[in-house]
Amino acid sequence: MEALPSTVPTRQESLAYLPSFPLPSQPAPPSASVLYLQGLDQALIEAEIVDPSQVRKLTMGQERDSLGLSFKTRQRLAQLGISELFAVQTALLPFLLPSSPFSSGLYLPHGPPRDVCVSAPTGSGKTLAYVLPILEVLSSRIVTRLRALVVLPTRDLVSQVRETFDVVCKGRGLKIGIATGQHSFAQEQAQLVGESSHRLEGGQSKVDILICTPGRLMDHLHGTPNFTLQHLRFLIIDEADRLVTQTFQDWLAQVLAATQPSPIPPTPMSHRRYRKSHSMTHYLLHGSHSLVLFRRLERTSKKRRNHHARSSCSPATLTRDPSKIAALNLRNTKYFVVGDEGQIRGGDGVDGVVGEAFAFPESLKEHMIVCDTVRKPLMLLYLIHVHFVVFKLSEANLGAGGKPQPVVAHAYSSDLSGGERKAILEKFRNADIGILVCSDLISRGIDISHVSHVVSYDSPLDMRKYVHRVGRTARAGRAGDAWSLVEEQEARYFKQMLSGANHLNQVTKMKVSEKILVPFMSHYNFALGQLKEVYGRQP
Ligand SMILES: Nc1ncnc2c1ncn2[C@@H]1O[C@H](COP(=O)(O)OP(=O)(O)OP(=O)(O)O)[C@@H](O)[C@H]1O
Repeated sequence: MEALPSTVPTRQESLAYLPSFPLPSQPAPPSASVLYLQGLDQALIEAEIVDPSQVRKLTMGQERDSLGLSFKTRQRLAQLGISELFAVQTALLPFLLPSSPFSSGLYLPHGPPRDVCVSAPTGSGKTLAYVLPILEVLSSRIVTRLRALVVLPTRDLVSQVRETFDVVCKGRGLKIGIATGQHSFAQEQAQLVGESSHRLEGGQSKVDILICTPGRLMDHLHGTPNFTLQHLRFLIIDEADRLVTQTFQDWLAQVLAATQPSPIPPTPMSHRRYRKSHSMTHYLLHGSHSLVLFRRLERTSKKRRNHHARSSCSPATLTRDPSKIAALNLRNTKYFVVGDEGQIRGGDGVDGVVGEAFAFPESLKEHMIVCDTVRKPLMLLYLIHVHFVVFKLSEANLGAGGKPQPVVAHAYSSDLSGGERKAILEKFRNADIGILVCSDLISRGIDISHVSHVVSYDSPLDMRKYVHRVGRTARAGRAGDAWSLVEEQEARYFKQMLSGANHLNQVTKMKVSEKILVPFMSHYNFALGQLKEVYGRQP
């Protein structure tokens, strides 16, 4: 037994051994960049920045080039006058196309395809970036099944994307359909499915690729027998930031659910069928590869041992609102952002990717004119005469006698029927109409290559509207000018909006003196007089 200490410590000596507690102190607050990134998808933070100058010349040598494009496709592109691929296409093709032509149908269970989300400037070629992989993967198909679905917000965009598919896929045997509600439901049904009198296992499709608006897609999902999304390999949700905010009928959740196999109740009779169907679906969904909004998102999901993937693309504005991205239910997403790395990774290194980054074409020149409200029509007249037409007359604008042809202007808005809008756009494309006076209906996605000037007669209320409006010009590397007519009382807000997006310095402020406007006064007053006469008439 241990001996007791000979002396017992005094009360003071024993207290001396008690630990002294540290004084309370405040933990250091997290840095702004840490707070900024909280709750965000790591994949978004690790986005791949693609240099816009990363174009690739198309070569005709081998059967399949280093991007994965077949000879036939390159030949077709060459016929269309496309000699190089733009940055967004160069970055996405190797990612979306299987490395070997023999693996195009299947993804391994441990390596299913990833979702893809892309943000690239307006007019940078995002459409072709998803059309080409779909063409390459589906053109080897044997049976027609609905394998690629492209969802767009408007009929006009559906028609435009259909034209791109038609032109690029010409001669490759793929069947392309659209569903927008422009034709009767029965007509559309007859174009989409071959058999609707009785239910066929696995559905039945007359098209390989369907381009549609979400509303009509829902109608077919619920009301067209044998219409199924179970064989989808590509789901593209173009203009995704706009579409995901449309909660209409919860369409996105329903589409995603419809890409899953439907289970058959395990009765003794159906057991064999269930296993068969399950393995078949497993096989088909295994290889599924769908593109979802954002102009390029590719994802995989795992459910009941079935794997499927989709990719999505984003428009010029990539939404970073976590709740919107969560609605897409993306898995293992790969983000591509086309733009200057220095600008995107500026600030704390993440701003441009995680915050809302706005991408502008490099060939775009932007201007703003601050003026009195009543002066706006006069400013427009000045722009048309000085900057657009009169002083820039080309041979084409001169009539037979060398006289300038009158410039035709036309209105374009949702007040017109679909057919009328299509006809007007066609005339505008063919330069039979020189000036299109339009609403924001046309401000997103519409591609008319020769548009050289865009005027925002009423200044846009937010940066997204601005970036899409100005993006109707300076497409595919061409030059273009965007003009914003800003009323004096709006100027402060407009400038704040631009500087909030770190873009104020890119917009030149233009002063138009009274002297310059004098020659237009007589025309202006004459037009005002005519207006008075028109509106003054009795109905
Ligand atoms: N590799 C290429 N070479 C030449 N022209 C191309 C190429 N790729 C696309 N284009 C053309 O560039 C134009 C713009 O393409 P697209 O409409 O796909 O742009 P976008 O990125 O979708 O624009 P937005 O964001 O405004 O919808 C189209 O006229 C298209 O034909």
